[in-house]
Amino acid sequence: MSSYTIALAGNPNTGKSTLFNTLTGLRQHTGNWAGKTVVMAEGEFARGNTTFRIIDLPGTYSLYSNSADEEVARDYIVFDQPDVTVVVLDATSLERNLNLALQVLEMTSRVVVCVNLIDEAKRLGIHIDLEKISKRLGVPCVAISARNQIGIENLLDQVEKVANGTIVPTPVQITYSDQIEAKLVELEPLIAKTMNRRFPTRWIALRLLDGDESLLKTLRERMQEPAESFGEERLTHGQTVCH
Ligand SMILES: Nc1nc2c(ncn2[C@@H]2O[C@H](COP(=O)(O)OP(=O)(O)OP(=O)(O)O)[C@@H](O)[C@H]2O)c(=O)[nH]1
Ligand SMILES: [Mg+2]
Repeated sequence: MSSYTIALAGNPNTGKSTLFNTLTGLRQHTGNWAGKTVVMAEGEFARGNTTFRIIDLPGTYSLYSNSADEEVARDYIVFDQPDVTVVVLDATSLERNLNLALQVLEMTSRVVVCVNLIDEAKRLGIHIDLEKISKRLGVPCVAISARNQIGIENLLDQVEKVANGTIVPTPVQITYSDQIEAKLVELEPLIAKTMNRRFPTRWIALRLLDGDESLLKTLRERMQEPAESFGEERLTHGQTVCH
């Protein structure tokens, strides 16, 4: 029997809690306005021989330190390290939503991109090229309608494959200006050495360059915690290209 922890991340109002309710049978608050989920909710369900623990994160437009919501979502992904982070996107505003997906890809490679509200996109005549998104981002990309329970099995198949290592995503890496990249080359080995690769080094280096004080404080606290559950391979990008 395998057991995996899956986090649902995404912009406000993309249907994370609706998906959470569909999966767990619980009744998280949902509705057509942003910012309903303010604390993390947790639920569980079994599928075949696998147990999934689902974490419904607050919706955020970014994952820096602009608000308590952002910090909760950011800290969970970076420090608690769920087996898979599902980034839930609104199919009708992909351009805005993909920004957050890119931020998550800097934090972890174990990601499945989930395009929700596909029913609404169809109604509006929006066609979404899932294969192209998946190739460009380097992670699996699926379409669902959480409210109508469409595409859920396919989503769970992809999530399980990323969780058990059948699929090893190779996330696209954003290249910054020469000046920033030069600083990253200096910083990353130092961070890797100090933290023994427990946390995503490039992402931490970028935040340090941002001068993110709140992150520094959290880092100090988290570094006091025992490290036994953090395998080095968890942060190493695999060789298999995602299909
Ligand atoms: N048409 C359609 N609407 C959906 C679907 N999934 C969710 N919704 C609606 O989208 C709205 C937002 O859903 P929520 O589940 O509350 O979104 P959320 O991402 O948890 O929002 P926050 O907690 O504020 O971040 C609700 O009105 C849902 O009924 C879907 O597949 N299709
Ligand atoms: Mg919610």
